[in-house]
Amino acid sequence: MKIAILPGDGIGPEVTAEAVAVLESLALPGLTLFEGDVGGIAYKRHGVPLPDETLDMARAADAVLFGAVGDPSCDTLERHLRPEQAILGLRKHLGLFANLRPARVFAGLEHLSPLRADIAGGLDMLIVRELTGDVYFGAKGRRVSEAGEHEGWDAMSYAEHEVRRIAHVAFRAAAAGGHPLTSVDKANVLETSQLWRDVVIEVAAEYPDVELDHMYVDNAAMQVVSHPDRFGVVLTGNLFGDILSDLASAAVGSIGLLPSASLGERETAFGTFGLYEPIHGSAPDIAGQGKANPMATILSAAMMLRHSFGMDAEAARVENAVAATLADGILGGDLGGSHGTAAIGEAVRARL
Ligand SMILES: NC(=O)c1ccc[n+]([C@@H]2O[C@H](COP(=O)([O-])OP(=O)(O)OC[C@H]3O[C@@H](n4cnc5c(N)ncnc54)[C@H](O)[C@@H]3O)[C@@H](O)[C@H]2O)c1
Ligand SMILES: CC(C)[C@H](C(=O)O)[C@@H](O)C(=O)O
Ligand SMILES: [Mg+2]
Repeated sequence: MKIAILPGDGIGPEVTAEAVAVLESLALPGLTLFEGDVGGIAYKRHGVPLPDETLDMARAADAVLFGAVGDPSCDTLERHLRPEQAILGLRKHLGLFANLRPARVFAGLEHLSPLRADIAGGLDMLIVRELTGDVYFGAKGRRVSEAGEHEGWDAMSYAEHEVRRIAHVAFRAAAAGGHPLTSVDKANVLETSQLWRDVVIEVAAEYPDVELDHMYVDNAAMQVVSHPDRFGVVLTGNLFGDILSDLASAAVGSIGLLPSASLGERETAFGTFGLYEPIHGSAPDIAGQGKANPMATILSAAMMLRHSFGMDAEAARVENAVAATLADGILGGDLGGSHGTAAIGEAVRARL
């Protein structure tokens, strides 16, 4: 089992180190780790945010553990050189179209949520975010209008096959867990969304047991914090999924708690090839201070054990250790506590 470790920028290396330590303390037989440069650090060392060696390393691995990319000193570079292009490039080149972002309030940890405990208790949703299409990957540019004004433009589009394959992922997840499925779009305004809705309705015919509803994204944002219990599986596009998952993380308590799995169609000898990363970024405001919450990355490693290595029991072991650590009040500053990254990681390992 080969894992490519791509720590990246800012707090990326800090949180990745704790997740790697958790994986190592499980003493899994036959585990080999490789580390590569990605993001701003890769740009500084190699002149590009996603060097060929890094992409090759990811391709040769059975799974990728990714920290975060983003560096304020790179924000004025030409777009193709910016750190964020590394994660977008990895997703695209590796065909990782299905991004799973589970958001749940662990039982007994309702107090970590800024929501009222009776509302927070109902938050247990899986956001299934399409990851390789939408306005993220459309043509974009600058132009000058006839009036001489500068304009920026980005093309949003989805092809039927892109919607169909992510819809199947979401319907399968909903069917397996007996959950309702909410497809989130903006079909009242966007043609891209109307196509999305039409295709989802078509796919629904293959899953007669799944209860499907459609919701506009603005309403969905409101319901995530007012009635999170209405959601089981949430199926949505790249841009809306990005925004809704940060919102869901805040409702859980902190962005430092939400993991993700990015999957495609490639199967390895052990499971489905995937890239695993926290949903947060490089957090330049707290980088280098040992303050970052590593839970999202540790939980991402648990998702890796489940999806890429078929190790459900080990994944649950890690998740239970995270829940126990939080229940014992070992919290970072993001959750009102005073524990640092290393102390939190150590506490999780002690509870494995
Ligand atoms: N997948 C990725 O690599 C990814 C994801 C999001 C943002 N980014 C990049 O990261 C950089 C910073 O972006 P941003 O500030 O908008 O978002 P961010 O997620 O990095 O940070 C948002 C806020 O949440 C806090 N935060 C984030 N993760 C935390 C953690 N683990 N523990 C405690 N607090 C945490 C930060 O301190 C900050 O106040 C940008 O360059 C952005 O493009 C990268
Ligand atoms: C860094 C950025 C490209 C990325 C995204 O928008 O997908 C991030 O916000 C995320 O949620 O993984
Ligand atoms: Mg995001």
